[in-house]
Order: sequence, then C-alpha cells, then structure tokens
Amino acid sequence: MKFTKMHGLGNDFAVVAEFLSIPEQVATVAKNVCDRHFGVGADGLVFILPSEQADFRMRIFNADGTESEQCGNAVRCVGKYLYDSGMTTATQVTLQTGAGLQTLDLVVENGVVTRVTVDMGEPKLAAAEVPTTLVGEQVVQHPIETQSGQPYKFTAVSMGNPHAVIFVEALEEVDLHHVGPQIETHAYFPRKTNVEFVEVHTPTDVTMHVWERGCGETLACGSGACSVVVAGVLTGHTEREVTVHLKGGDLQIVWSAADNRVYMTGPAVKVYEATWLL
Ligand SMILES: N[C@@H](CCC[C@H](N)C(=O)O)C(=O)O
Repeated sequence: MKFTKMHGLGNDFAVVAEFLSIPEQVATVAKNVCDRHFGVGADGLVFILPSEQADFRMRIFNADGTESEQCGNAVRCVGKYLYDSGMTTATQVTLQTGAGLQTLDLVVENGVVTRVTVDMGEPKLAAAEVPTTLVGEQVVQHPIETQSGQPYKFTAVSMGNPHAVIFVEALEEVDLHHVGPQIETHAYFPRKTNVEFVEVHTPTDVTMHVWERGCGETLACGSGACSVVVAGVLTGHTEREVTVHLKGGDLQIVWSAADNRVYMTGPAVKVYEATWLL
C-alpha cells in the first residue's frame, strides 16, 4: 500500500490514494500503520476515494481503528495531495466526507499548495445531534464531573464529529492526560467525544489543547478549533473571527454570521512517500 506521510500543524496522517474502496480489515490496518513504535506512526489513516457526489471522497480512521466523520487537518492535507500529485488542476475542490460535502480553496505557491481554506459546514448544536445524552437545542456551559476535582463546564458542538469545549483560566493547570480520557468516554457522550481545553487571551486570540477521540493528545485538531470558536461565540468568550493557537501552530477560524458556516484556514505539509508492506 503506497502512502504519503503528511501533517497539518503536526496532526499527522498516512494518506492513501490508490484504492477504489477501503481495504478489508481496515481497523487493523489503521491501528498497525498508526502505531508509533511498530508502524509508520500517525494520528490517522486517510483514504482518498472516488465519489459520485463530489470531486473526491475522504474517509479517515483514527489511530485506534475507529472511523471518524470529520477531520479538518486531514481535509487540508487531502487538498494538497490532490493538487500536488496532479489528481486535480483545480484550486477549488469538493470533498465528500462523513460530515457532508466540503469545499476546499487551495493557495498555490511555486506550483504547490501551501495553505487551504475549508468550508467546514454548519455546526450542529442540538444535544441529540452532537450527540450527547442531555436534552435541549444547545448544551452550553454544562457541568461535567471528572476525578480531577475541578468543576469543569463544557459546551457541546458537532462539526460532523462531537466536541466538548471547556474554557479554563490557565491551560497549565489542566492535566490533559488525566481528564481527557475521562471526558472522552463520559456517559454524556454515546459516541465518545473530542475534548478541547481553551485559554482565552483576547476575544480574537485563544490557545487550545486537545484530547482526541480515538487518538489521545494530538498537536492540533481542525474540527476542534472550529468548535472552540462556535463555543466561544455561544458563551461570549470570543468573536466570530479568531486565531486559534495549538501545540503544532495556528489556525484562522471564522464562524460566518452571514451563512452560519465555519471556515478554517491553515497549512498542509507533505513529509515523505513510502510503501506499507501489508
Ligand atoms: N484531528 C482531526 C479530527 C480527527 C477525528 C477525531 N479524532 C474524531 O474521532 O472525531 C481534525 O483535525 O479535525
């Protein structure tokens, strides 16, 4: 299986574009490829596939073998892969994902894609759509118990995949590896959740640390950054256009008041090409 190692702000993927459909035993393949000691080492295994609804289709499998509906950083990598490999000559590409159709605008410099703006779609806020076991049109600053003893409050956002966003005074006081898995698997989230802790510097500038469903801590999460801005607006912490600092770098996020869609802009990087011996 030929693959290309890519990353978006250090959120890294093995990208495969040679199949018409995903291989059998894909969960095992994903776990093996993503293993950082015995495999390639990646947060996810990404397949670029043909689509009847869009220019291409993306499917992404987390490091634990589970499939996710959405991955903002992988979508940018797919855009770069498609253009740089010659699979498309267009600088606007549509992609079918588990979260619906997404439109990618590619920034080309010296013949290669360096940045991508992705229309990440409309956030879903109703409790049942995230999904959470709670009820209501929105779940905003709802208390959640962990073994940390801290009285955390989360805001639930779906960008196609579930997110629990928690605003804190100081990120350095959060033991992410302790509380992250507790919230990821909390009974409120029947399909588990991604977890974002956020420190607000100004209404247009925040830092977030992320614990991802099916991966653990990653250096960046595109759908997470989008969720942070949606939660920031709902809670009054941020404006609609925000620079989100992550451990791997920065994303520019806009939650448009005009069309209710979230736009994410950031880089995508190709590291190397290789062959996985199945
Ligand atoms: N890193 C991603 C999200 C990847 C999927 C996530 N772990 C999930 O299971 O929902 C991003 O950049 O959005």
